[in-house]
Amino acid sequence: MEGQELPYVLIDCIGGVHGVYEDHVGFLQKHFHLITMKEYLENKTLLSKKIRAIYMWYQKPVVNKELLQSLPNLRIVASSGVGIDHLDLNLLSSFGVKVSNTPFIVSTDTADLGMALMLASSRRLVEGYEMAVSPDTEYFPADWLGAEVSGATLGIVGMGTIGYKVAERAKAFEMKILYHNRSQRKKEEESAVGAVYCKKIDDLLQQSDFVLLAVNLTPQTHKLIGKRELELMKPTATLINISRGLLVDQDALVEALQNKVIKAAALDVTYPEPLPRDHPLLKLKNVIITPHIGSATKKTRRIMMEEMTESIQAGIAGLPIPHEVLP
Ligand SMILES: O=CC(=O)O
Repeated sequence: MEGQELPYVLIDCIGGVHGVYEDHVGFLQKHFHLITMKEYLENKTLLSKKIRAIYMWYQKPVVNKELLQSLPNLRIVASSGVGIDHLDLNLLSSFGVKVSNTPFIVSTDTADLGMALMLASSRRLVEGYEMAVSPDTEYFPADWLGAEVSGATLGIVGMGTIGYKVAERAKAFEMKILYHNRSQRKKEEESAVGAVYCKKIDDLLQQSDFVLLAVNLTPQTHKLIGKRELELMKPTATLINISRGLLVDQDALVEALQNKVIKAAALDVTYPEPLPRDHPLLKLKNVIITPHIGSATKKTRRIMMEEMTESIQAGIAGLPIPHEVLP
């Protein structure tokens, strides 16, 4: 409204990995008065009472007790993406602060990326590219062969929206689909993609050619895949992770890959991110890594930003928040 001050919203920064995208700034500034963390820290006394919301893009700014104590009028933290493992929901609730995420919009792209990783790893796209552009190597050595995806068995751990979308895609590749989930999907959902429920994750691990992790990170799923689980997998199997690095015991994974306990890994997520440049995972030929780009398409990122805007507006107005995350 004319003359009315726009609500103050705290962001990490503009640009960079955790910053507001340059081409989202114009839209956001029509609705909010954006304050970067740097501006906030330099002008705490003036700004702390004004800030009503935090726009948290890829887990930044970090919201801890100290920050919450300094923002008495904070109403909502709008977090990008689906995972909320970086937020202490009980702490936020104790400050009367609501939380939202953008769960559904990220699922299609993330499922696409899961397929891309599976195909790239099995058909050795990265090595193939290196071979094709290198002036030194033999073009196509006889022992250089990939593994087929079509007809192989895919084990999906976590059959939420993303896991199910992976199954829909895998069906088109004529894959045999197993899944493990807290609860079994409805019969008609299972038969629509031809997925078979494994109550025990061990059964899925033993039978799958590709094991794809699409489960949320919680205290129960922390390091869900460790030495024991990797040893249950086939020596010809590939582990794909499109969820969170901490679902996997990374030291055990390195060991398993070095000792050929499993064939390969394709990871969009690790811990930390990025990995230190001398990390053993970066030296292994049977690993491909992408920099946490599950939802990284132009359209999806734009919609995420718009959904976060709506949630912030609702949170400040005290209206029902789209995609509110309850403690
Ligand atoms: O990591 C991405 C997400 O949680 O959406």
